[in-house]
Amino acid sequence: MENIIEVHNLVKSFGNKLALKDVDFSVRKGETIGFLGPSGSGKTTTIKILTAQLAPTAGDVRVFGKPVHSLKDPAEMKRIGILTDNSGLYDRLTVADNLGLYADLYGTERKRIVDALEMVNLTGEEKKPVQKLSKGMKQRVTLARAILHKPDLLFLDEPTSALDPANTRDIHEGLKELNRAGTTIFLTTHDMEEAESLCDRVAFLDDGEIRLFDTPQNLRMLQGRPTISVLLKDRRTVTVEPDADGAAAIARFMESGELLTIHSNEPTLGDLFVQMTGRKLA
Ligand SMILES: Nc1ncnc2c1ncn2[C@@H]1O[C@H](COP(=O)(O)OP(=O)(O)OP(=O)(O)O)[C@@H](O)[C@H]1O
Repeated sequence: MENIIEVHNLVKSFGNKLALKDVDFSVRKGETIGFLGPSGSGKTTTIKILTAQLAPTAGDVRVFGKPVHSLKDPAEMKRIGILTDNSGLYDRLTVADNLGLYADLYGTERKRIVDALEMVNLTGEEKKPVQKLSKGMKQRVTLARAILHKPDLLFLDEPTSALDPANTRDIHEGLKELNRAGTTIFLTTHDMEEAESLCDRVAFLDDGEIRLFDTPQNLRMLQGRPTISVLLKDRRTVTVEPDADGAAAIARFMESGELLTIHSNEPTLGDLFVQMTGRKLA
């Protein structure tokens, strides 16, 4: 399958600080890829390099098969959408006028604004000036702007960091729909649930290095089989291994009528991240 992004031996330093150390990865057309890592691990730096906002110190970075600096060409720029912390919204203009400016810039029909606002749950807020919006609403306007022109490739730097759970869920649904319609998505997050819910493959980024890069399912398998916890009627919790002894113990609790609930202790990507790096995600 065609690679939309190819990165080889990418290094980025800021003075003495090595923000990215020999990073290698590729993204296939149609994938949703997540870079998961704690604050300062190099997520934003990666996105800025992939969107030609920062030059790499060394290495080969290709987007759509061409060196990344060709993204400065407006025709290529129109194929990508970007959401970063730098909103670039005009505070005094309304939501609709902000998006209208971008629709004109991208040569997109203005009626797309309606769909984009619906996806980010901002229908009805079109006439509000941006300065009167909450932080989360502004984040949703910038997301609407990033998807307005139905880009082939969408970069999202922590897309739901300022959002409540209900909006996060709706935006995840919208992103899945966009991906099904053909948009390749590259996102950064320190929210492992977001990575699991959205991503075909996830990279663990730690101190400027990719430690692991695989499907969420394969990553979870690295931790071995999950244990099983049994809650008893006297509120005791008993944890057993998923083997014959464990099965016999569970059978005994069932026969004696002591058993209340059973659940499998599936490891999360967050658990694995801590195990691999000794660092927490947030
Ligand atoms: N312009 C800059 N000048 C100097 N150092 C920088 C600059 N930008 C980033 N860094 C450093 O590079 C490292 C990676 O930063 P980056 O912003 O990519 O991390 P991040 O994973 O996106 O973190 P966060 O989740 O907090 O946004 C950090 O140590 C940061 O201090």
